[in-house]
Amino acid sequence: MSKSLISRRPVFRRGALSSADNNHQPSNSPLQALGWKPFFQQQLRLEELAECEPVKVMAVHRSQVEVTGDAGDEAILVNGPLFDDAAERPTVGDWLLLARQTRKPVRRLDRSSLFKRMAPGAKQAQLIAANVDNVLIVSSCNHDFNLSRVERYLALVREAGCRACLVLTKADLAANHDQYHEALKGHRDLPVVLVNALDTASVEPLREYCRSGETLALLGSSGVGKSTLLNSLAGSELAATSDIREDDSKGRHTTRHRALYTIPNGGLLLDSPGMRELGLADVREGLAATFADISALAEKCRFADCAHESEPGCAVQAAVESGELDERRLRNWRKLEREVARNSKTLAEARADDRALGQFYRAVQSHARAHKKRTD
Ligand SMILES: Nc1nc2c(ncn2[C@@H]2O[C@H](COP(=O)(O)OP(=O)(O)OP(=O)(O)O)[C@@H](O)[C@H]2O)c(=O)[nH]1
Ligand SMILES: [Zn+2]
Repeated sequence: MSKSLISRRPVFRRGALSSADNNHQPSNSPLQALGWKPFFQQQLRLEELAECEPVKVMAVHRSQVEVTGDAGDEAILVNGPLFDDAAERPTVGDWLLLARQTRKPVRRLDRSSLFKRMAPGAKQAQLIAANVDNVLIVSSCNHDFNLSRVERYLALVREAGCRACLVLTKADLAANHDQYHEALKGHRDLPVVLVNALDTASVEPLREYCRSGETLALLGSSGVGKSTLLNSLAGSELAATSDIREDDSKGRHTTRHRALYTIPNGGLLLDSPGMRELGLADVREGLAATFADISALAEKCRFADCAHESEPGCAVQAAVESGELDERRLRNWRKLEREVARNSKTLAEARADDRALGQFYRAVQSHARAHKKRTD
């Protein structure tokens, strides 16, 4: 398990905005710097405009969330019936509407994107982060470069609903860049940027992914250069961040990671442990989008339930034979499909268990009521 992007070389300040961000130009308001966009504004009803204000969730704890908004930082309780359903609970990056007077959450706004994760052995998908705009999928130009891994990340990013860019680091150490472009030619809609992450000028093309008001996340294996990349993007204006130390119920100090940071002169960076442990929880659509070429071929197979193994009239196998489709890509698609099917099954079982338990409780309650009536 890799550590935080930030822990080793602490350069980022957390969400609280510097005074430089806090000027009065409407295009650079504190809320906009936090990612407030027309998509969220449009969700506000007229009466809410007068009585509520939006705040952004910067960190999530058991029954509280840390939020930032026009009124600054505050901690909000989120344990009411509004948030009983686990899927409704706010996650990092969410926008909540607070009642101005009581400071109580009124509702959560719809998300522009959502990362969730199927933890090993868990029955329910865990929410990782919402409203991330851009994801840099980071790989290096060496043995770490692995197209199947890139496709796995792509499926996750597309399912979440974010914009992706593939960053190939250590370009300065690679003799031949053509092989990477060649390997990626099937992914025409994926921007690819080769960089020397140590060189500020070289990472300049990535700025468009971390402008003020945009939230950025990075995915990639350990050692590919994610921290180096961020340091170069942050430039010289580095400020130290620290983990939060807080007293738990037993009066001990515990250390927690914050999840959203401000990139100096840029947008927000999401760095949560969950992002580094992403699995394929229910990513059917993301997978279909990433392998749209195979889905299109499959529609041309003679049999609707073709497994693309050795069936006659299989357009997928025909494409492999003609060289149109890379066999590795087909193998990876199969593997990811199986993984998704397994995860979806676990989710479906968990939902069925919940339903059965609910039925059991209701039966017990009605039995108890009937019994009480008899004895009254
Ligand atoms: N020459 C060269 N070295 C690089 C480049 N990017 C990263 N490095 C080096 O590679 C090593 C690992 O980089 P990190 O930025 O720590 O990698 P990381 O992805 O953050 O790793 P984790 O924190 O383990 O997830 C460091 O020694 C960097 O200096 C690059 O583009 N060119
Ligand atoms: Zn087929």
